[in-house]
Amino acid sequence: MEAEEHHRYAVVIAGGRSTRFGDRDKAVAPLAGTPMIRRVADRLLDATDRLVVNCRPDQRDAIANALDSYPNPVQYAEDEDPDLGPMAGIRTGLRGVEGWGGPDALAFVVACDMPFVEPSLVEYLFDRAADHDAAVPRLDDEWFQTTQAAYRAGPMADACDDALAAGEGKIIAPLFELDYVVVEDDEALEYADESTFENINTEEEFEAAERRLG
Ligand SMILES: Nc1nc2c(ncn2[C@@H]2O[C@H](COP(=O)(O)OP(=O)(O)OP(=O)(O)O)[C@@H](O)[C@H]2O)c(=O)[nH]1
Repeated sequence: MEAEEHHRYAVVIAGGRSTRFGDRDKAVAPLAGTPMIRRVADRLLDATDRLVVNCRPDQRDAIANALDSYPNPVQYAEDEDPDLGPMAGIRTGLRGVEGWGGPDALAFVVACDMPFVEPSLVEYLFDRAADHDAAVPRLDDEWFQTTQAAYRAGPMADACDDALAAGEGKIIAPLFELDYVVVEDDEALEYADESTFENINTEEEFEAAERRLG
């Protein structure tokens, strides 16, 4: 196996329009003084060693500014076709990983609006994904947390392409083509508290998170 494959990649997906948030891009909104995407990236600093950011071309300068001097190497995987949803963002981010580290590279994917993502859970999901294509938390026996999960870059990107080509909107659809491990919430919560899965959609949620951080 090539040494490249031993890198632990992070993918932060940020190509959404933040419509519930209001006029600004939540990815770069300063959360208690630090852009939200930078908070997410900083949480990943020790558990990963390379970062791929998925966003639209028009977001890139502001995001690059937010990630200025990030200690790990950063690459951008821009959406050619914007607004295809989070699954397309995962696909495009993982193609970026594939281009950097090959199809077998493992990546932890997280949404840009999850500022409390827990590094211990990141490490655990990498471990669980080791001999598989993916390790995905499932909450309440029902909800797959596909935007906080570990994936093998090539197989998951291919599965997302297939699902998108089939017009499959459900973000879990690609999983069913893969050898994936489910991490139930009681198992995940041995490594993290529930805030790891919290995502910030509205100004109210943002302000509540600021109060907790402040
Ligand atoms: N690349 C890409 N990423 C997306 C897209 N839609 C959502 N995302 C990302 O997926 C994650 C979860 O999406 P949401 O919480 O719905 O974020 P959002 O779409 O910006 O917000 P709303 O417009 O309020 O739904 C976030 O990290 C978004 O940036 C998209 O069309 N393309």
